[in-house]
Amino acid sequence: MATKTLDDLLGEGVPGRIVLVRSDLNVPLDGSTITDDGRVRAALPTIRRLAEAGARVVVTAHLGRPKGEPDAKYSLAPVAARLGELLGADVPLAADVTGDSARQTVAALADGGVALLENVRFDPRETSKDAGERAAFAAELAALTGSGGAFVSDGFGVVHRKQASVYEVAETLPAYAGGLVLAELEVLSTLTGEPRRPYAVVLGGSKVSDKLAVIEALLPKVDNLLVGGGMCFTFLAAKGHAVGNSLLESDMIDTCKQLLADAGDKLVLPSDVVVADAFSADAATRTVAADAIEDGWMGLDIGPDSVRAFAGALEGAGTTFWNGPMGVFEMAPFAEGTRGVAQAIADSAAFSVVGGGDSAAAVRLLGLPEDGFSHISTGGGASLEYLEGKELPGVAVLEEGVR
Ligand SMILES: Nc1ncnc2c1ncn2[C@@H]1O[C@H](COP(=O)(O)OP(=O)(O)O)[C@@H](O)[C@H]1O
Ligand SMILES: O=C(OP(=O)(O)O)[C@H](O)COP(=O)(O)O
Repeated sequence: MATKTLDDLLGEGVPGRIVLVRSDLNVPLDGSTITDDGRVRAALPTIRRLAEAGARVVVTAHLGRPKGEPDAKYSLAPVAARLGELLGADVPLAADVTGDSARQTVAALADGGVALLENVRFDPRETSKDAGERAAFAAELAALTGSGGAFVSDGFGVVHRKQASVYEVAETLPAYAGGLVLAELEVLSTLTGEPRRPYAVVLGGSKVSDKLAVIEALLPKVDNLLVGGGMCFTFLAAKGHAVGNSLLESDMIDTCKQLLADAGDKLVLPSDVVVADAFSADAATRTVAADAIEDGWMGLDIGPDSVRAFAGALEGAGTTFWNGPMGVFEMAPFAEGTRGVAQAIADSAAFSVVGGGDSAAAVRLLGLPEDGFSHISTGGGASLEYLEGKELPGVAVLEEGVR
């Protein structure tokens, strides 16, 4: 089924029209400082093309996982400022999502102007499990565009989320796929056909329950699955090891036991880990065997033996997909696992894709060569679900005939 694209919308003509763009601007922050603006940069081409064509561009996005109410910690203010710097024009930030401030901000836009709505997850209806609530919120978002409005879905990192600003809004307004979503899907599609073998997948990060669910579907497709980061401790617990204060999803232990049994040698866990007595850059640290984590200690990185083993598997890979840092790379004592694994991927001749906000940020923040990777994707969970063969709701809803 055909999907209308940004080019189609530009062909129809946009001057004076209000176009709602869903971007993924979920950037890593240190206080109010953006530590990596990769997602803002990736969102620019679509926003710029619309603005240059004379549209009034209203960008909607989330930041982090606030609890469905305004929370200054998750304000998009730093993102509006950065977007303005990169565009070379002021980007006003509405103080709410669909309220008076949003309406006034949109009304004040001139042709070619760009505005940002406040964090869309400040409204509980964005992520509600109730489709009716999401539809009501999407209708409010759509109403901001008046007559002649359109929606461009460009937030690849969120197309796996059935959320109001991604899904229901595309059912409400004439909807178009943005350039970033199309480009990401094109690269990822090369991994789903006949990937060059061996095909290695490296998983880490902290969104453990989300990503454990993906492993079952990925196992039959890959030759090696290397698991580090916050993910590995539920597996270590499933093997009967103590994990101290490490990240643990206790209700997934049985799932992990089953996965270990099914996976055999394919699934590789770290043999050693860097543990700390606190979640802090100046905590006391030790490197211990993965089956010897003591009470009161938490695993915050994979150890050097594990890096060597993972690197060995990655060296000869034909295709590599990596999502999720191997440790808390934002703190120097826990960055070496991520650095070592990323370097091994960059050094190998494999077709390599790294996906995820933090994984892509890690590549840049740790100073690794970006050209060592065939593709750096803005979406981690979205890429994984695509590779798993799952339908991405935010993409499916754009297909004509679905609406
Ligand atoms: N052992 C660990 N314990 C706690 N957090 C971890 C651990 N390893 C990695 N992390 C954290 O995981 C976060 C990234 O996870 P995630 O969002 O799943 O990755 P991505 O954004 O690349 O998809 C990073 O902020 C990193 O500090
Ligand atoms: O950071 C994101 O995903 P990722 O960590 O899987 O790359 C996206 O912005 C989606 O965020 P969410 O996982 O809170 O829905």
